[in-house]
Amino acid sequence: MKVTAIGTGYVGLVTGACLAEMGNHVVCLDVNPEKIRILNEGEIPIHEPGLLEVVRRNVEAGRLQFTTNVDMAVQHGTILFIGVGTPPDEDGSADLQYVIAAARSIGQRMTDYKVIVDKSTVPVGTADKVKAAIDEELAKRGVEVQFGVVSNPEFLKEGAAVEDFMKPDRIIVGSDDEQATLLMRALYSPFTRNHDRMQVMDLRSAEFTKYAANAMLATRISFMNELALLAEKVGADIELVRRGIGSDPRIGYSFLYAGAGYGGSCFPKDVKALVRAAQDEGIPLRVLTAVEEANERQKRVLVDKVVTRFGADLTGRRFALWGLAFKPNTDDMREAPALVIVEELLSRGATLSAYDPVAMTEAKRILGERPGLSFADKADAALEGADALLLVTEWKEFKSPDFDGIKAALKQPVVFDGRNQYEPSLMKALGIEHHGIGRGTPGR
Ligand SMILES: NC(=O)C1=CN([C@@H]2O[C@H](COP(=O)(O)OP(=O)(O)OC[C@H]3O[C@@H](n4cnc5c(N)ncnc54)[C@H](O)[C@@H]3O)[C@@H](O)[C@H]2O)C=CC1
Ligand SMILES: O=C(O)[C@H]1O[C@H](OP(=O)(O)OP(=O)(O)OC[C@H]2O[C@@H](n3ccc(=O)[nH]c3=O)[C@H](O)[C@@H]2O)[C@H](O)[C@@H](O)[C@@H]1O
Repeated sequence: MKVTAIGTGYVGLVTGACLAEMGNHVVCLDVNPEKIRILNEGEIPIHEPGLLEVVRRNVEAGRLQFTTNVDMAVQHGTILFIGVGTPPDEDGSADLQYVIAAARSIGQRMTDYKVIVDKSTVPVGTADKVKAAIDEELAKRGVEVQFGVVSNPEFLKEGAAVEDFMKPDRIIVGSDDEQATLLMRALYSPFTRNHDRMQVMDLRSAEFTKYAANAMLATRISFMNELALLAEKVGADIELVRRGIGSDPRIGYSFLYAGAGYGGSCFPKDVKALVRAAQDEGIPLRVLTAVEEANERQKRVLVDKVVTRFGADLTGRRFALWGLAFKPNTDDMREAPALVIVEELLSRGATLSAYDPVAMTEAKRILGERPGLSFADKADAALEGADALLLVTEWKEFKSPDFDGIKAALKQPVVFDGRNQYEPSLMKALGIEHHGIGRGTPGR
């Protein structure tokens, strides 16, 4: 099939590349010429495991191309995915300007039947706005062209995006257009052949499903983070509690890890957008409001622990930071807890030496030149002469480090383990003062 992906970010690029992998002919369009230049030079503008290989393979096979040419891109696809950003507006609601601009650019050019697919995360009712924008553009041109609008929210995780797209748990398709539904079934059939994982529903329910999923996952994390705070006070270990409750299939093990707070481009913005949309309907979402508040507090938990240990004035203190990205296997720094931690520690007079296996370029771009902040080119180098190590992102290379080396490099062997990677009993045996999240069992 002929497919166009509008927006070549995490979602648009992965969608385009993975659909090309199944034999479709895909054009990826972006308004950012720099991204298209990088892609046309055989590189990708983001760090996403496995993606470069899929992109290169399909470009070579002639099934995948990148362009800033809107005319060509709109002309090409029978199915056009809109995968542009939906960042939070000032009031927390989703800013739809890029989605509507993309829809208008389609309406200004289309000459034959198209299926326009909202893949961006968009509030309930957006499909109607997309339809209206296209209708308006067609009316301006004085032409009548048939089209269907479909909601097909994306559930991939950064760092595992290709795998998630290729083996989806489910594919949600919101549609009230029979022809569009048929084409979506055909497009996704290679991904759902062994298990029919496509769920077709009405447009509004599909749009809502995406927010409900992210809100539920964020809720689980904030719930565990709050329980972790209590566990420390009452002398319980949240890791044992996690395993204890996760074994109940009604609860399950996933997304129950207490840590330094959730970040990324989606949980924070989607939780805010759902809370805001509900407010507009006069339905206050009290649980979700608390989920966000708890997360804001959680991003400061590691700093609170540092202050309890070293005092509020950190002048003259030096800390090593391991991990800057909002999660492992990505260079994405959007809403990363590390950003809050860096700001808070610097504002208290500390100096910092930070290391991340892939996100350092992005971190430097976002944080800029900051007095007191330096970047180390290796994990070990960050430790030299530091008063303590803060583990912020659980990259694999931090899971089993050389603990003797850590002890030797630090001024005193103190580790703030923001992702509960190290066993408190082992740390104790090694003579390392260990501060985890919610690890309150006495005597360990
Ligand atoms: N990042 C993720 O893991 C996931 C994101 N989503 C949702 O997907 C949407 C996109 O997210 P990301 O891919 O992370 O965004 P992104 O910010 O990485 O990429 C968006 C791209 O769209 C381009 N763009 C903007 N307006 C355009 C236009 N009119 N025509 C062509 N290109 C245009 C931008 O230049 C940018 O390259 C958001 O709504 C997000 O909530 C959904 C699931 C996963
Ligand atoms: O809508 C989106 O953009 C995506 O948002 C999340 O994916 P992502 O943000 O890439 O990453 P996650 O693995 O969900 O992690 C988000 C944050 O939660 C934190 N987290 C995750 C799991 C956990 O148990 N504890 C925890 O603190 C991570 O460290 C990270 O900061 C969802 O998992 C995807 O299904 C969804 O498509």
